[in-house]
Amino acid sequence: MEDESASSALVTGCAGLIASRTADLLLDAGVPVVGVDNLNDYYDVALKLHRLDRLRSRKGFTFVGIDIEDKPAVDKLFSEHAFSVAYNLAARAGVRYSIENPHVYFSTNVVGSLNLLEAIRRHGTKKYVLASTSSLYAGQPMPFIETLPVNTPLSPYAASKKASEVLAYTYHQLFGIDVSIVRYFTVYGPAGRPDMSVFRFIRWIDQGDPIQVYGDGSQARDFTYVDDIARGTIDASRPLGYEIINLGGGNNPVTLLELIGKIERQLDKEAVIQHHPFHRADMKVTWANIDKAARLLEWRPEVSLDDGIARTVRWYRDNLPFAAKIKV
Ligand SMILES: Cc1cn([C@H]2C[C@H](O)[C@@H](COP(=O)(O)OP(=O)(O)O[C@H]3O[C@H](CO)[C@@H](O)[C@H](O)[C@H]3O)O2)c(=O)[nH]c1=O
Repeated sequence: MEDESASSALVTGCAGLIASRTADLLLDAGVPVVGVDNLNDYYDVALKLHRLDRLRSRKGFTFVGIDIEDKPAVDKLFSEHAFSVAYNLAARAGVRYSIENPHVYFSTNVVGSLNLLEAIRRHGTKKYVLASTSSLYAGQPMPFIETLPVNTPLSPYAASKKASEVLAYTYHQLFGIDVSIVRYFTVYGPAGRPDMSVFRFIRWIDQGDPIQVYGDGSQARDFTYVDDIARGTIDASRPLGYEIINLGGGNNPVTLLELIGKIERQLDKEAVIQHHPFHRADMKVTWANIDKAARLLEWRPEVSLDDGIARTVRWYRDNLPFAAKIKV
């Protein structure tokens, strides 16, 4: 049945933060999207369904509820649709949880990616876009540039992403698949991940609960707004050969304490902070060099952290009481 969807895009992890926005922007551009998600319960499924319900109401969107770890299901998916591009944004993505349960990171991020690459080569899909992470740059000098060696990951999560990157390289070399790997830098935004700092801090400050901070709060991130990331991910679907491209804020990194201050101002409430030991899988600072994204994709982030936090807080408020009930 490789006909009607010859120009459709596959987006894995479509109920996730980044993939759901990527699917949205593709649909806005008139590209039919086949979205795949296994709706696992790593974090509150209600939030995934919230994102998915919105997508399912859109023309041109087809949902397929499978797991990329399920090879027969992936094969069936590719025999029923012809994709012009496969965006592999499905992942186990929590840095700290990967120490507790490392196996699922390798089964999803590596074996799942392998299943996709095999299907891609057998069905002649031209383009593969893989989501990767700034967590790979642990121990490297900043700002992080794509040419740095990334052989010292601090978490099983980062190690699994390195494995999925090099696997994509192998498939590019062996089978000529055109690959773009986008390394994201701490992505936040409306309906963001409840295992991450921005969602949790908004929630805790709004409810007057103490914020749980690992370390002294001086660690810093090059936070990037989800719409910028989704746009850059789609920009990266052009033919490039094999390229790794940072998508990050590209500005001076912002400390957690500064982030907390921004959220306090938006909510007009004061945070109560409880400190815990710094987590050993965490990086102290991330900061992207984004020259390559500008050069190859003409991409630059457009949403400042202040604006992005304002939009995220607005989403939180507009979606109460639902947003207050999401498990964090
Ligand atoms: C959730 C949480 C986090 N933190 C700290 C831990 C980190 O030092 C810092 C930022 O944490 P997060 O917002 O979870 O983001 P980070 O660990 O950088 O990881 C994110 O960014 C990575 C890089 O893009 C992604 O690959 C990961 O999937 C994503 O989870 O905040 C706290 O102090 N308290 C918290 O409750």
